[in-house]
Amino acid sequence: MKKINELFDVEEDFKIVSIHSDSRYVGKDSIFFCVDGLSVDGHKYIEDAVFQGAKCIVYSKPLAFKHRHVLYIKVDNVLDELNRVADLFYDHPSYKMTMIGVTGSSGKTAVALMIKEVLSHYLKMGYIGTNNIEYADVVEQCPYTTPETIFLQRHLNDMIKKDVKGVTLEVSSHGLALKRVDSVHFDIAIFTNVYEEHLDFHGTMENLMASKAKLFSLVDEKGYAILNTDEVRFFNLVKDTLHCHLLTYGIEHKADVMARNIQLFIDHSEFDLQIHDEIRHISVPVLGRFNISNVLAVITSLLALEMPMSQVIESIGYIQGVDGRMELLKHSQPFHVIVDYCQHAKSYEKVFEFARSIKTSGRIIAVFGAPGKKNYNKREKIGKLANQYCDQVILTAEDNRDEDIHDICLEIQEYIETPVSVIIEDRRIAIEQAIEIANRGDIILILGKGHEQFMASSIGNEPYPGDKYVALEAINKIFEGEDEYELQQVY
Ligand SMILES: CC(=O)N[C@H]1[C@@H](OP(=O)(O)OP(=O)(O)OC[C@H]2O[C@@H](n3ccc(=O)[nH]c3=O)[C@H](O)[C@@H]2O)O[C@H](CO)[C@@H](O)[C@@H]1O[C@H](C)C(=O)N[C@@H](C)C(=O)N[C@H](CCC(=O)O)C(=O)O
Repeated sequence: MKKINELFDVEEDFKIVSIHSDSRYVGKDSIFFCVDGLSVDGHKYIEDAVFQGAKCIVYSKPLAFKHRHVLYIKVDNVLDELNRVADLFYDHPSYKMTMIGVTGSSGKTAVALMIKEVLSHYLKMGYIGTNNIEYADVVEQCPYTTPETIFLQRHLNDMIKKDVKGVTLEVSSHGLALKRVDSVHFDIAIFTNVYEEHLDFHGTMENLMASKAKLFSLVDEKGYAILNTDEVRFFNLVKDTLHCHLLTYGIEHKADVMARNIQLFIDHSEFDLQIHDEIRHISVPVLGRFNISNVLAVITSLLALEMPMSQVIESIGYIQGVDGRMELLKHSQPFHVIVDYCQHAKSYEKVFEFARSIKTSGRIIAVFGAPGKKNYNKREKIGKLANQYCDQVILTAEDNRDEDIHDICLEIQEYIETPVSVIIEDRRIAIEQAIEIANRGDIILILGKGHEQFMASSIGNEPYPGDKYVALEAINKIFEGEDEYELQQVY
């Protein structure tokens, strides 16, 4: 709780119990910030907010009517003011913990969760991102990859109360463009990569990259920017604008932290890790070349935290794969099943390339669909990629929202000419079918949903057990009682 004159330069001194930017959640003795959104304008909801107990309205546009006994504060930019006040209301929580932000088109979740996992061996850590909000005894679904300012600052404040010392935060380009993290004080900011994505929102690649670049302007001058030298365009855009320290990682291009002589296996990866002039051979339980980049980002963040080399090496031993991200399912059948979240066409390409590089016999059987009501041009791209890399394709439901599942699948199928493809609308049956037809040496790729346990349909999010559980249940059902094979026998 704060007094209004602690938050604004005003005479009044009434108490403020909560702050809000959504009228639907406004409570007694609160402030309501009128955010002019992309589809609706928060100024429309002043009546509702006052009715529900708002004592102060922060606004930027002319108002036709003002309630008596309510304090109206006009500002130039409501979102800027919202950031300032949220940080103050919650006692500057991000200044009291080590804040590590991760941005990029893919790899945000993997990097953020791997760092959290590793540092949890030394510190009480929190994580906020696509997979959840996790700290102390709290595990909550996160409404966005990067939550809105008030929600975010409230959780950071709660972390302080629960003695959390460090946080990894996924920072989306939407979150940056919509000023969700403007009041967060970052100690380390990490960039993974940038693909052509969300152009419906950002308009151009330049805008998209400028959004991601903004994260690095939020880093403390004693902090670190961690950049991927293999992402040449972004590296060149940002490197000379930094006002903090810089550390780099890369595979193809020279960097402070590098991976050489990479060897990919179905259940782990090995490479020579080069940190400046020191080289060590390491093995990590993550799959795919793109995940080696993610591991390098994690290792570089440990250097930015000024860990001694012996501890960095110890920490590498704590790296684990992430739920639903290139996750190889553990079972005893003579084929492999990998579940991956795979949001962008580029990610499909990388997963398919991995499967191709690892496969010595057998087929690549892919199960996927495409989400409804967004990223329409992804359908053609993933259809073409499946055509190029897969032997069999089962097209299925994947968050169809208001669109017809069969129509979405047909749009993808149009580009699949060589592999056998079939549409099975029910994702559970599609996965069972893939398991049913799998032979020795096959790799089944179940893509697009990762860890998620819901399906976005026309009536909202419907419960769905999750790809991993559906696949393992199908294996149990189909192969119950059969002889078990050891994994090593497969290849
Ligand atoms: C495209 C986009 O990001 N839109 C965001 C944007 O919406 P908007 O500008 O249209 O705002 P709005 O919902 O119409 O409302 C404007 C204001 O009025 C308020 N309001 C609204 C209704 C009401 O009854 N009362 C009320 O007070 C709202 O709380 C808000 O403050 O501002 C809203 C408030 O900040 C966000 O909720 C909304 O996120 C939408 C729901 C969303 O789905 N965003 C996704 C795309 C997103 O952010 N994704 C990224 C990850 C992307 C990725 O990497 O894959 C993420 O970080 O999750």
